[in-house]
Amino acid sequence: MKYISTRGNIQPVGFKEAVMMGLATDGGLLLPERIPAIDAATLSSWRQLPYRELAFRIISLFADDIPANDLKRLIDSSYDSFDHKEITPVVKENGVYIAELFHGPTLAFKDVALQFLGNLFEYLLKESGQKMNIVGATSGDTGSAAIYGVRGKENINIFILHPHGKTSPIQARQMTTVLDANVHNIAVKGTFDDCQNIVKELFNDLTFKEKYALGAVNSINWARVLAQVVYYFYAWFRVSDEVDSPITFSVPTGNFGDIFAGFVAKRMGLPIDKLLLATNENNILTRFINEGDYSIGSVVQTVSPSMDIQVASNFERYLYYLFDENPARVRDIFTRFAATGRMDFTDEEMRTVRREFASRSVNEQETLDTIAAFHQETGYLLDPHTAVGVKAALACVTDGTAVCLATAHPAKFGEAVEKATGTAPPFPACLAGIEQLPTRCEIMEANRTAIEKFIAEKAR
Ligand SMILES: Cc1ncc(COP(=O)(O)O)c(C=O)c1O
Ligand SMILES: N[C@@H](CCOP(=O)(O)O)C(=O)O
Repeated sequence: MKYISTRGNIQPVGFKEAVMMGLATDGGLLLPERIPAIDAATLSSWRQLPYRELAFRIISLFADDIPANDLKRLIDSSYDSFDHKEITPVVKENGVYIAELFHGPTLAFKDVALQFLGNLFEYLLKESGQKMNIVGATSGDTGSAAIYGVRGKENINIFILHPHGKTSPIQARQMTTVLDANVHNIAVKGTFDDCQNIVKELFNDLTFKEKYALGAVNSINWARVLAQVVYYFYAWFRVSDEVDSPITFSVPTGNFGDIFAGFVAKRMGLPIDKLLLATNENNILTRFINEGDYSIGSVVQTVSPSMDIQVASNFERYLYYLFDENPARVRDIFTRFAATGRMDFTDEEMRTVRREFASRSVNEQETLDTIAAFHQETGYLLDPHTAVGVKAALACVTDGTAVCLATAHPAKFGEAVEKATGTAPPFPACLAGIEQLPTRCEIMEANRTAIEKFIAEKAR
């Protein structure tokens, strides 16, 4: 399998090189040259596979330059740290299916891909004898999942930029209490979009990228999206065992990585009816789908802080397919967007979008009310991001079956959950004592030059 760029200006590369490249060197995002189609017989033969085996079947289609035994070992060990034998179990509460993606070590869906990516980096660096400096941006969850994926690993240094004071207190502590020498947290005085911009600028400076061997842990890295495709299949098998009606996945969305993984699963042939894109009040993607209006606004702070994002990086991957795999159109729309802050689409394109996606924006009160009502009726605690997806499903999926992705554990967002239910969620064992642990973190202005200097000083 070869990988190409959404901007069309790189020579195709293999999977291993795509993982190491992170952001494509022409500023675009990497995609497989073709998405493999899964026929009905293969799909049915995968139905009973345990999670790790299913992950191997799917990932090996895209990662054919890694020997099968090595890939299997990497995948198997990536899920040893999960506290549920099914890895991503599906539960049913009040008629709503919930795919629990938060059973990894940092209690968010990011662990599913980042435990794998950490192992993959370690394997590839051992093979090449190189070192890597990971630079990533987080609105709260990618950061700790990436840090846990690579802490203490040889030949890897990690720099994570998060918006200062804008994550939940537990999210910040999950990052800054990791004191391993290879871990560097930077709290940026700005928004997640500022952090992501700086990271992209550093990757686009090809001299800096090469000199410091930068590695990407954000969903700009294709391996992130790939590992997330697996749980769509896994959940679909569990739910389609029980129902005949069309299945819609409701996906709380920020950077468009998770829902893009669903789009890939659908394109591979998984019978998904619609992808329901659920946003909080940062609703640029909902405006796009429902009104054809993709115009940038300013970031609003919400009780679902991991989705406080305006510019979703993986949207570019989707646009590549919307534009019939035409990189010139992708380049053109991003050039205009940089100048005007908006994108324009034809009526035909918007019809295509609405065949694949539906969308709902969920406000603060609705999010809190959903947590409260769900808890009262079922005893089940939703985290605020999951609540956004559940509310969108309850409002939009009137015909058919909804599977809501539960992207984080409620204990990460204690304040919001307490506000909704009147009681703080119980702490799982992995968070015990976290509020008392010492922390290390550099607070910096949203200034690329200063951050670049900091990374250059600490890089190894
Ligand atoms: C808990 C949680 N839910 C949902 C999202 C949105 O996922 P994505 O950015 O892949 O759209 C994020 C962060 O990205 C998250 O941390
Ligand atoms: N919500 C994310 C934002 C970064 O998204 P990514 O999927 O591109 O890593 C976070 O929690 O950091």
